Amino acid sequence: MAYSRLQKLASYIRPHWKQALLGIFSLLVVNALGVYIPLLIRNGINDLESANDLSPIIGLVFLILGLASVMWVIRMASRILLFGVGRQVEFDLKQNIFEHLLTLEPSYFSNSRIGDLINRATSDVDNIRRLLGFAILSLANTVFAYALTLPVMLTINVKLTLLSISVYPVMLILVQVFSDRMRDEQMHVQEKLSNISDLIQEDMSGISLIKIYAQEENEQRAFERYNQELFSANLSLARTRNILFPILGGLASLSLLILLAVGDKSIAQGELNVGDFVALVLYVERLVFPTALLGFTITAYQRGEVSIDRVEAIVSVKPKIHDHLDPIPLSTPVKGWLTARDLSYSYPGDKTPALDRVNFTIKPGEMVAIVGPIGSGKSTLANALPRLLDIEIDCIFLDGQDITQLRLLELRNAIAYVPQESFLFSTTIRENIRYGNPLADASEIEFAAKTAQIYGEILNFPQQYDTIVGERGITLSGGQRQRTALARALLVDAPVLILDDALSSVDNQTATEILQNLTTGKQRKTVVFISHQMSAAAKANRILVMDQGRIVQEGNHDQLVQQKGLYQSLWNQHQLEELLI
Ligand SMILES: Nc1ncnc2c1ncn2[C@@H]1O[C@H](COP(=O)(O)OP(=O)(O)OP(=O)(O)O)[C@@H](O)[C@H]1O
Repeated sequence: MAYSRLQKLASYIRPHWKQALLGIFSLLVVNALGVYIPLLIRNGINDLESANDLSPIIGLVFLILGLASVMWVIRMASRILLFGVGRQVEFDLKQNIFEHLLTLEPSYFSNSRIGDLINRATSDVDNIRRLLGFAILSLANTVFAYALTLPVMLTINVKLTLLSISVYPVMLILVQVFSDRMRDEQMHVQEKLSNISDLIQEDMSGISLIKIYAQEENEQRAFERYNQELFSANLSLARTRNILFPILGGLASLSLLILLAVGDKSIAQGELNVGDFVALVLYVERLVFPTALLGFTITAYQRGEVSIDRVEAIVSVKPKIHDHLDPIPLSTPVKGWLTARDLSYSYPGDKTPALDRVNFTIKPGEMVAIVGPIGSGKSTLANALPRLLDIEIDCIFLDGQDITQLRLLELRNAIAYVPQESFLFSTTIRENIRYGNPLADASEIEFAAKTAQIYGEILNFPQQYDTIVGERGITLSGGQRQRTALARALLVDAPVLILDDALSSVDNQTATEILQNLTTGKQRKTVVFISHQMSAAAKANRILVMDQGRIVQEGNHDQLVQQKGLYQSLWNQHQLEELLI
């Protein structure tokens, strides 16, 4: 195993080193007893040959029985301890992976295959558990068995010992030859498994699309192809194992055959007494099992090796967006001034910037609408404000403070953001609304629901706030989902609220009423309203018009509609659409 992987393995075990050490020590004791018992049997047989008296043998039988029982108990303890370490490492790793994933920026997940991530956090962690439980136990057992048994065998009879273990070097060479091939094949299997997880995950999320486009057969074929690839990868691995394992098992048994064949003659020639011969047979038998098991041990080991690499590939990803090393505290109370100075942003690999030297200032309590054609950079701007994108320093300021210098927690507590996709968790409406403020009481939840204009509909649901939505409950309409997501954002009571096309499924009248609720009364906020709904946007205090990543016009509706330019054409287009409806 490469040094770096061994280091990783050591770091997984480190928190549980006492338990691991105790488990290994127990194995040592078991093996020491295992070496001692054949010696007792040898002495018993020799005594019997010379004295023809059964009485000392009876005591010996009880002693052997006692020792074998102790051995059994300690072996059980060693298994519990070492398998326990595997389980604990599995728990730690799953926890670490999940916690690490939470630190990564959304773009990491847009560029990753979710099925593959799930596979790494489950199946690969499982392989590491087996490496730490079964493989280490088995390997330690084999090492102890050899290290303790061989010297005693040599003291009994050097020639017979060397003859009986003469096949072992062949075994080691075979293991060496096959091991790289099996590791590559194992890697292949894990990759194919990830493809399948990924396809299932994507197809289940996009099931409506598959049905609308009647693509069931195509998806079925794609699945069959992946399934076939996994099948072939598994088959090829199984083929290699099926060649190696029986050879190892056969060679291990061969050592016993050699001993029986040669030992027979040695006894006849008086070179060996029966007691020594029986002890040698028992010792070789002790070695046969761990040696024959070597194939399984190697498999578990290699699966674990491959999986360590796959898991480390996730946990070693450094978050691009993180707290400043020496963060500045955000001055409270937060007023909600938002300033952009020459803000530019290009998505990795894109030649044209999605945001190109954007400048604006938004005052506390002001409602600013951002409009523009599709792809003009509105969502990119919305994502940049709460630092969901890796923006440059000194480009965006909240109350005059550069947001890259602030603690992410403080920044995101000050900015509530409702994205285009209103994601709801599969839990009750109450839990969904108070997601960002789990301690909110009933009156606060009710106030947020009223402001988001979803209150009346919630009361009509079968179990009102206890109604479960999503996978395990009722399906909300697009508009209901959006307003529930808005209520959730309102409950965190942040001074700045960004709505990224978050009311697109809500009718114009309701959208306008919601916006009025947000910008009046004691809960007045700075609102950035990104929308294609021109009639709702027209009510904003100020409108920024974006095109190709730049702000090309700025003013209120009355001013902009008089000017020749993009806003006027967007407005005219909107009027035409209203007429046609
Ligand atoms: N994750 C991404 N990776 C690469 N390019 C992206 C990504 N997201 C957006 N873009 C590109 O950045 C530009 C601006 O996109 P953006 O989503 O900000 O536009 P938008 O004005 O919000 O559009 P819409 O009105 O359709 O929501 C587009 O050219 C888009 O293709």
